[in-house]
Amino acid sequence: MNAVEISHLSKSYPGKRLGKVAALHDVSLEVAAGEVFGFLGPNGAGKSTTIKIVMGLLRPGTGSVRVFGTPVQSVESRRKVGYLPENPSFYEFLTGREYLAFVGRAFGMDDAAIRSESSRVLELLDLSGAADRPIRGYSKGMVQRLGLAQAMVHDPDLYILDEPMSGLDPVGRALVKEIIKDLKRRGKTVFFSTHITADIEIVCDRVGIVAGGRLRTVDSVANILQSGVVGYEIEISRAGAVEVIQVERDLLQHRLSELMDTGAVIERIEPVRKDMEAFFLDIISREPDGSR
Ligand SMILES: Nc1ncnc2c1ncn2[C@@H]1O[C@H](COP(=O)(O)OP(=O)(O)OP(=O)(O)O)[C@@H](O)[C@H]1O
Repeated sequence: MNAVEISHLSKSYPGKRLGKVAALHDVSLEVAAGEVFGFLGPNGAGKSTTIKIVMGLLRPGTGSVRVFGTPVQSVESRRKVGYLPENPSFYEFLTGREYLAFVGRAFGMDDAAIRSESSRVLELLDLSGAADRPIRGYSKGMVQRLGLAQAMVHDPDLYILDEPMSGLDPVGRALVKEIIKDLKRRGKTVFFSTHITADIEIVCDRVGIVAGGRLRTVDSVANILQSGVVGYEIEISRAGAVEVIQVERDLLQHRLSELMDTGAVIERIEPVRKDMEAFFLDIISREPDGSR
C-alpha cells in the first residue's frame, strides 16, 4: 500500500498585476508505506507547495493527493499524519509540554497517553530540561525540535516533514537523522524535504529531485550512488612496497589480472564515486527534457 500518492499536481500563485507564479507542473510520485523518501530541490523548487497540498493546507490547481488510499481532505487520513511545517512557530506563552498536550488533545488522546507520550518525545528531542519553560525563551533549534516533537506525539504512521534539519546545529541534525532512521525501523513512513544532499544519502531509501516546479527524477539512493561509480582505487603490495592505483570503471577486471600477473597482492579495492551532490547538480543544471 502506498502511504502517499501524488497525481498530476499543478499549482500557480497569483503574481504581479494579473500574472501568475507557476510553482508546480504536473508532479506525480508515490511513497510506499515504510519508506523514507527525500524530496530534494533548490530554493523555490516547489517543495513546500507540494507539502502544503499533501497536508490539505493548499488546494492544487489540478491533480490530487491520497494518503493511505484516502483523499487528503478527509479527517481520517489526517489522523495518521504528523506534520512539521517549514519555520514552525507556536503559542509562545505555553510551555513545550503544554503545547504537546494541546496537540495531543486535538488528536483525541486521553490524559494518560498525553502525559506519557509527551515525556517520551520531549526526552527523544532532548527537550526534557526545557519542557516546563515558556516557548518564548526557546532558541531557534529548540523550536525546531519542538516542531518535530509535536509531529510525533500522537505516534502517526506517516511523517511529512518540511526541512526537518533546518536551523539545527550538527548535534541536532545528527539527532533528527537518528530519529528518522528509528521511525523507519518501527515501520513508519517519512516524506521529508531538504536542499542538503548529504541528508538524503544517510537516511533515505529513495529520492525525488524537484527543480523549477517539475519532478526531474525519482530513484533509489542505492541506484544513484551505484550508477555514480566512475572508477576504483586499488591498493596493492608488491616487492615489499605499497602502491595505490586509480582505474577507470570499465577497466577494473583487466587491470586486476595484469596486476596479479606481476605478483602484486591486492590489499583493497574501493569505488570512486560521484556523490549525491554531484548527481543533484547535474540533474538541476539540465533542461526539464534532459538536454543541457
Ligand atoms: N504564497 C505565495 N505567493 C506567491 N508565490 C509563492 C507563494 N509561495 C510560494 N511561491 C512561489 O512558488 C515557488 C515555489 O515555492 P516553494 O516555497 O514551494 O519552494 P521550496 O522548494 O519550498 O523553496 P525553499 O527551499 O526556499 O523553501 C517559488 O517561485 C515561490 O516564490
